[in-house]
Amino acid sequence: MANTWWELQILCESDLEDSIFWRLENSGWRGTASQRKGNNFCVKSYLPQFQALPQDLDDLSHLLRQDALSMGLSAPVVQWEVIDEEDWASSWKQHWQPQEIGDRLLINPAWLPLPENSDRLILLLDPGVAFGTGAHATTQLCLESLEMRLSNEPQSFVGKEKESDGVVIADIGCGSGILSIVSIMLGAKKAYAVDVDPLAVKSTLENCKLNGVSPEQLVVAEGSLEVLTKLLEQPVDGIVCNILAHVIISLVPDLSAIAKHSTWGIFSGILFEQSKAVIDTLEKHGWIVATVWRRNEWCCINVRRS
Ligand SMILES: C[S@@+](CC[C@H](N)C(=O)[O-])C[C@H]1O[C@@H](n2cnc3c(N)ncnc32)[C@H](O)[C@@H]1O
Repeated sequence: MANTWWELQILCESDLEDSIFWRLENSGWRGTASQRKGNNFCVKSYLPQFQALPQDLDDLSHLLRQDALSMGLSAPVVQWEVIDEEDWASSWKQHWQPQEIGDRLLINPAWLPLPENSDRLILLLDPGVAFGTGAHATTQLCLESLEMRLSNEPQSFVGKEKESDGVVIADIGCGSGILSIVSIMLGAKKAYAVDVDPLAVKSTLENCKLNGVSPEQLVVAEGSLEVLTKLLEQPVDGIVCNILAHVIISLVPDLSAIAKHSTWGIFSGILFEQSKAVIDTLEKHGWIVATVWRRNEWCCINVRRS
């Protein structure tokens, strides 16, 4: 674990927010959250100090300015400083508020009181350094898709082993575990989650405990599709995968190994301009595209096997 972190602060027009999230994710920044400041947004994000030199931050800042100018927006104001580990945890938490998603979900930061009189399913979340607060459009699109896919499942089986039928989910790139845990809350019988980042595995385990999800209900491991394939006893009913387009494209050929004729899939983290390449790859490998949902410049592709 790093002892000191870069704290990046970007003041931008709202239309630039998504492309900033995308750049930060591509460069390994964590805990990204944004807050409205008048007509603008303030995006904050964190990176262990040893992972970047000041020159790298200059380069990132330059790219963000170029993005803004190419979109006809004013250049963002980018600042950074080094902060201690203790300050890091409390710093970004100030910017993250409860959020309603779809028709049935409410994501509540674990350190805030529960809302009174909410009839929504409440997910308590402390993503730590992992991606997945529910604040990003790509996560929201997956959550809304899961709500649709699992709408016929009896719920909620959190903390209880579901006896017989009920769907089994694979979550590739689980981050904070948000999609797997919500799947269980929406009535899935079991979820298998993997992530190449060991901090994501840790965060998923912690969020399972926060929400009373048992290790039998959510199996999490460090790695990617090959690890998941070995963990599974049989093909899954649903696959969720919120990673970037080029990673999804590389995973698709091997997804058949964990799918059966009725399996559905939710693929997100895809910029709209990259959606055709992902759709072409999915179709080439036997998936039928049911819907493409778009939010800002991101899209989420819902597919089925037959
Ligand atoms: C955009 S985050 C999604 C987190 C969470 N599932 C959500 O929807 O908010 C993508 C995650 O995928 C992980 N990841 C990136 N490449 C991967 C790969 N090839 N296999 C598995 N996980 C990967 C990253 O470490 C990161 O935690």
